Amino acid sequence: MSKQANVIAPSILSADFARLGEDTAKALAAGADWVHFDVMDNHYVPNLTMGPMVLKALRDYGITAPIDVHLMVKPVDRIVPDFAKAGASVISFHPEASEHVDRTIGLIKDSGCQAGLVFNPATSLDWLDYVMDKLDLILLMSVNPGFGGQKFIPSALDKLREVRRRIDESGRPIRLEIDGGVTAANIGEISAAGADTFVAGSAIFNAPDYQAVIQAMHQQLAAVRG
Ligand SMILES: O=C(CO)[C@@H](O)[C@H](O)COP(=O)(O)O
Repeated sequence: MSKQANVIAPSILSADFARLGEDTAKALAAGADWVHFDVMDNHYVPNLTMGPMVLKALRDYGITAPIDVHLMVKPVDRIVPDFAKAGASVISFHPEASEHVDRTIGLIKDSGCQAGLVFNPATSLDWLDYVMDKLDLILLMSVNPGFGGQKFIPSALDKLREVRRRIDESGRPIRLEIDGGVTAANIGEISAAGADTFVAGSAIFNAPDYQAVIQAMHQQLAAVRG
């Protein structure tokens, strides 16, 4: 199984919250493919962000692109149906934040969304052993979760290579997503290590020209793919 088509997913954690609909639409018009929606609860991670009402507001505003929800919350299950109803496309969660990982994956899929599992930089990949056949996406964190604007942790590259090997061996069309410190300067190396789905927050939203950054990212990705 080869890689899925490249996807660039701006993390709206770094968008202008006072103009969230407009800023999200601007990133999509600039060439982004998905919207990455970071949900933080001030419990599992030390920050507090957005819930299902904000996601629904984006849908009501007219955002039709896939919305990729990254739950950094504990407990996980009781909020899943609300995000599905609000219009989430993919819902990913951290295995150590769920009481029953297999049940949470089933809950996400029964809600009509694709399911992803997220690994912090120091979280073991052992969690994959029994659920790989049920996942649509694996998200590797290349920073410790909680904040945008951090530096990419290089050990994520080896982890990407290992997960890419496991995905290829599985023969299933599982997306391999990377999140944290992704820029136009390192996206090529990250892609070469096996990622096909790239979350970037500050690199896009802190730039004066979103289109120039997204174009530069796509150029680097095209060079890797030959
Ligand atoms: O989930 C998180 C942080 O917990 C990420 O999605 C960040 O928001 C990525 O931001 P940058 O590192 O690209 O600025």
